[in-house]
Amino acid sequence: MNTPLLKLSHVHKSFGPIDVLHDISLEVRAGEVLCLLGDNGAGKSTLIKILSGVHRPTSGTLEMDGRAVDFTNPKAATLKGIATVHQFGGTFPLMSIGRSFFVGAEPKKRWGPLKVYDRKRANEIAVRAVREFGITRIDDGDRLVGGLSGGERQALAIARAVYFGARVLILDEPTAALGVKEAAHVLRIIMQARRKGIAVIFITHQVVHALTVGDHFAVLIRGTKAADFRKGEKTREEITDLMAGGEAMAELEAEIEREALAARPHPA
Ligand SMILES: Nc1ncnc2c1ncn2[C@@H]1O[C@H](COP(=O)(O)OP(=O)(O)OP(=O)(O)O)[C@@H](O)[C@H]1O
Repeated sequence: MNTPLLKLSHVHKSFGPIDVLHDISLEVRAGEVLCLLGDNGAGKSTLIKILSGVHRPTSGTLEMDGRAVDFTNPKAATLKGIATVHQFGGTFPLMSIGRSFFVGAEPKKRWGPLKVYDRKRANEIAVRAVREFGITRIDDGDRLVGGLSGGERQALAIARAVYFGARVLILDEPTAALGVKEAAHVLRIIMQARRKGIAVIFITHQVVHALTVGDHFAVLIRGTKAADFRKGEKTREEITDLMAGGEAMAELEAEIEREALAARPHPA
């Protein structure tokens, strides 16, 4: 099998006395979707921050293409092709689509002795990039990002990351705030990124979404990798149980039953 594009081995992270991640080993290959599942507080954000150069692991190693990497800052991770897209697309509502696509890297044209922002070119490239991901409703790069739907914003952010050379795309809860149709749209975009040979790390707590597009799954519970399996190896119920911690759900069921019993009218 080909070398993993990104590999973490035995990663630990603590903040002072607080242990947040313990012995996390994961890998993702080009053209593969790794779903990282976990309840609130499981350590997903901390893991993303390690992958994107915001935090350094306390111990453990990261490799890309089989070579050790050490991301000392987010720029170092970006330069290696790691791109993170956050829940709301991380875009600027009051900017145009073209502007927000190129923010910090605007194409320039000559205007007399000056070089000025080439709005037409920026708009054309941005609209084309988003269309490549199947979003055909966006045809005007002058439109404000704030007027786009949640799914369209995600598409814009993903298209932007891919245009700027992402090899590993980290999607942080991209479908969490979306309705069914919009979420389906974003899942389609994930499949498209996968087809382009990008390694996708899809962070979610929505098991159905993960199962739809994932090739490989890891479940984080209180900072530990509680399960690591491939498509078809576990059912939706098994995964949900794992994530919620089967005990917590059983406890809740028992509590509801007790309440229902107590609420029943007593025979006179
Ligand atoms: N800088 C920090 N200092 C101390 N503790 C931290 C720090 N960052 C995170 N933690 C703790 O680590 C644990 C995991 O947090 P993290 O944000 O990674 O979880 P998460 O899975 O992303 O949760 P959520 O889905 O709620 O965002 C939490 O208990 C959190 O309080």
